Amino acid sequence: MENYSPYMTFAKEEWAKLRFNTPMTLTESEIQELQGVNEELSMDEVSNIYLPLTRLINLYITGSQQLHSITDTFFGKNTNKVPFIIGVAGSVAVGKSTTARIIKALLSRWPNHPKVEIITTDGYLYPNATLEKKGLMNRKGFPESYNTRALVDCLIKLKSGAKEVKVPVYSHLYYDIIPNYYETIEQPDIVIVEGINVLQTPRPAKGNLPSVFVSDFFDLSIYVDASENDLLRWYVNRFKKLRSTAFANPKSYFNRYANLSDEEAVKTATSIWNNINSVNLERNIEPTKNRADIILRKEEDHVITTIKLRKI
Ligand SMILES: Nc1ncnc2c1ncn2[C@@H]1O[C@H](COP(=O)(O)OP(=O)(O)OP(=O)(O)O)[C@@H](O)[C@H]1O
Ligand SMILES: CC(C)(CO)[C@@H](O)C(=O)NCCC(=O)O
Repeated sequence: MENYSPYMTFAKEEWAKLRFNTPMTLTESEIQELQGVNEELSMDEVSNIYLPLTRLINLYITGSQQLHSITDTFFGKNTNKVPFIIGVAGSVAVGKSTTARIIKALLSRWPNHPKVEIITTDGYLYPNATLEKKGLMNRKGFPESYNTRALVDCLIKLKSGAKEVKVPVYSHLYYDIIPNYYETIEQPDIVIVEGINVLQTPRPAKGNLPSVFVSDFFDLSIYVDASENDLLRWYVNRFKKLRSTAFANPKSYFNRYANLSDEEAVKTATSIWNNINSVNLERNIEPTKNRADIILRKEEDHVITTIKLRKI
């Protein structure tokens, strides 16, 4: 019997052919900008995977802008310009922020939507003081550790064409929200909302069905996927690197880890992974994968090997 799936699946070689005649060359300064995003990022990966991906996203955005102008014609007046919103989901350490930054750099090149902003849902974690009170310090990243209402309010403002929206900021150095500090977003053309929780649908409290989800505001959603073996290896490698960078800063919450030996670092990172991030992945993140419009499957070295695209 034929197997039905809501997705079309492309191997990376087939996907690379979907560039067609879009200029796929990058200027020297664009290459430099992308290398600044992540020094390990391969430029072949950018040309073969991310350029076709952003070509597709650009077509979607053009379609949405045309729909907007049709609505203006219908009303006989100009309505507020609202941003196209893209959600990027996936496990801790899968590369969501890197993916968001690559997409931002590439989408900014198109003349019809040069202003792209990124919102990280880390900023909507409750401050440590609140998490401690609620007994959630070992549940950072779980649905209950976020102020999802505040995130939804931010998305409502953006989709209402607000002139400016203030976004709270999380510091990985302090492992906490920065008190009384906000970044201001002013009428962008595109917003990329990146975080492990962006495709989650909260469990309703009895008799009180939630009316809006974060993903209701997305025009497009992407899930970055990888096997847990790869994720754990990337998490441990990042942890080992952080010993000589962020952890070495005396102000770092994890300064006590700066002098761990390789063996101790692997043990500590693996234990954090197993006790927190792996449980969260299995219970709360992975189950949201099939809600995404696009699934990017990565294998070793962050190479994207398969692209799944939801049939319209
Ligand atoms: N496309 C890529 N090519 C090479 N290395 C990558 C790529 N994407 C991510 N990495 C590496 O993988 C690790 C995790 O990436 P990143 O910080 O982007 O993940 P994340 O999903 O945003 O993580 P978190 O949820 O913990 O904030 C980093 O060490 C990063 O350098
Ligand atoms: C901030 C989150 C939740 C998500 O980015 C994550 O990076 C995190 O801190 N998880 C908690 C366990 C850990 O320290 O890895």
